[in-house]
Amino acid sequence: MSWEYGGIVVVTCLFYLKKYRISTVAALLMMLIELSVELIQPLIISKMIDGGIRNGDLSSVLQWGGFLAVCSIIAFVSGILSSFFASHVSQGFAYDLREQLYEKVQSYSLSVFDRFAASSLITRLTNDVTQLQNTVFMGLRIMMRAPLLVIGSVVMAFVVHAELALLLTLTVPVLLIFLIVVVKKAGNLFRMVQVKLDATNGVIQENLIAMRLIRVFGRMKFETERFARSSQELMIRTISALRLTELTMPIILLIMNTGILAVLWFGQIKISLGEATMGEVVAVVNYSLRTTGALSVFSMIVVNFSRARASAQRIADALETDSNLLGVTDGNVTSDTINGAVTFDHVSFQYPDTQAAVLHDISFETKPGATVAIMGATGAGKTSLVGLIPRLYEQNTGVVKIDGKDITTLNTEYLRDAIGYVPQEIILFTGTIQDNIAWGKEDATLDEIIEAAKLAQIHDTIISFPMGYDTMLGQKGVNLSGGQKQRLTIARALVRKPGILLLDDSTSALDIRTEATLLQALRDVACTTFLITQKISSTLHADLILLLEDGSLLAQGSHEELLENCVLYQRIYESQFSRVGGIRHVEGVK
Ligand SMILES: Nc1ncnc2c1ncn2[C@@H]1O[C@H](COP(=O)(O)OP(=O)(O)OP(=O)(O)O)[C@@H](O)[C@H]1O
Repeated sequence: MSWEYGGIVVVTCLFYLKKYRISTVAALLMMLIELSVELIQPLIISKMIDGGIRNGDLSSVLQWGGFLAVCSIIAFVSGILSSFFASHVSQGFAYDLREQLYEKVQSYSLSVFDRFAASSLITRLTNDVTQLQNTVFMGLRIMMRAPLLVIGSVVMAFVVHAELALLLTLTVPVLLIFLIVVVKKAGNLFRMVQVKLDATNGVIQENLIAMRLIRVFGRMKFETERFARSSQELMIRTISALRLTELTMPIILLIMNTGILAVLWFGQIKISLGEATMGEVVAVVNYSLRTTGALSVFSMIVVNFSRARASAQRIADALETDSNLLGVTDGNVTSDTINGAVTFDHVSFQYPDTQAAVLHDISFETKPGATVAIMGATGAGKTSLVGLIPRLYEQNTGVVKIDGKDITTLNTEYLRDAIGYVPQEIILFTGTIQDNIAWGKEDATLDEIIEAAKLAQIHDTIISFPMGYDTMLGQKGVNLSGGQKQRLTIARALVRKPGILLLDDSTSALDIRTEATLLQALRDVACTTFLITQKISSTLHADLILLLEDGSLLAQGSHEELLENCVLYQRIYESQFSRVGGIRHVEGVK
């Protein structure tokens, strides 16, 4: 399916409408009945005037009047049914499209995700889909009806009086050229509106997320002004797009009213010459009015269609994006358990679309169940390193192995199932504490949840809450402290009983005693733990410490070995030793 050209909206809609073909046909059929009846009505009125009213023939008036009433009822009922089917189709269409788009976004690799702003994806999933949904509804109800009404009215006008109808026909080419120009212009203008909408959504999103920071830094005025600027740009773009819409209808009415005036003028000449009847002139004027009405509605739809075209392009862009940009191949190797022996063999890595590598020639090896502490200055590459293990990104050179197997040969789902990941940024969901822990494992039992919470040293805290595990968490866990949130996210990772646990600075908010107890508990479970940390207290009992500097592995070994051989580690040790009042204090906890 090609998304790139003018028929993009039509192609998108037809593709998704296949499923609703019966309702689509029903909506169109009802619309055609409504339309046919509407086209007959002026003819009936003309018969009523010429055959009944002008001759004073009451029975003829009643007969045609009754016919007119039946036609009106048919038009009314078929109009309602057509709307009913059209809304069923358009709602279903939007649901399917939104679902497919959402699934696509879920399948994006992180490198693809980095390319789209979250706010832009939100706009595409909501506003852009709604634009298309409206177009489908209008398409079924009006978009086909309006041109058909124009064509039908012109044909019927010719049937009634060919010469008068010719005057009406002269206006049509002028109108068509005008509408083509409008479609082209409106498309570009509405594309800009959607881009500005993305930007405004982005500002709103950032502001809501950073509300605490904004309050503490006293940046409310600055952020309000930033939002106002963005909102104003959206308004300016929308106004310039709508200005075109506002101009379109009056221009169409002007052209059509000129045509009607011409029909009336020639009509009265024809009547005086006896070449037309009053009823015929009234009928042609009636058809002209219907054409005018249909065209003015059509002009609105044309503008809407242009807007939908911009939205369809944006949706297609997201749908067509290759979710496998890095060429990540999914292996097929699965075995019963992952023991957690991890090997990095001369691994280098560079983010896509960046200039330089962030990891250079990293090699190390861990045994199953080992605790690996990763230290290094901010930006040294710690997060990037652990991100390679669940294949969030793909290394450029070298091999990452788990239990001796190259991870590219492993089935990704199976690999990720065996990994517990606690990212640096704490992410909690609205719901109970139990729900949040169980999020890590769909079918987790309460016992498993409690076991994970105990391991993560959060069980006692949870049961001290009046509602215990049923305590509702506010958005992003606002009703918990930083350390409680960290332990809850660790419990969420542990409930999976992972073979490999990745903790990205996840103990930073814990006091030394709690952290030491947590690390001891983790050492007791059969799980290889990668612990990104800045604290010597966390590295003391690690089986392996990796010290990164600017993406390179400066040193590796145990605490004692690094203390012996690595000047940087000695310095970190000394700085923290004096700061926390002595590592002996930490050791005393154990
Ligand atoms: N998604 C990304 N795209 C491009 N570059 C990135 C991306 N994420 C991180 N980087 C870059 O990679 C480098 C290493 O970042 P990384 O997050 O791995 O460091 P870190 O040691 O974990 O830092 P910190 O301790 O501050 O979390 C940095 O220079 C950063 O700018």
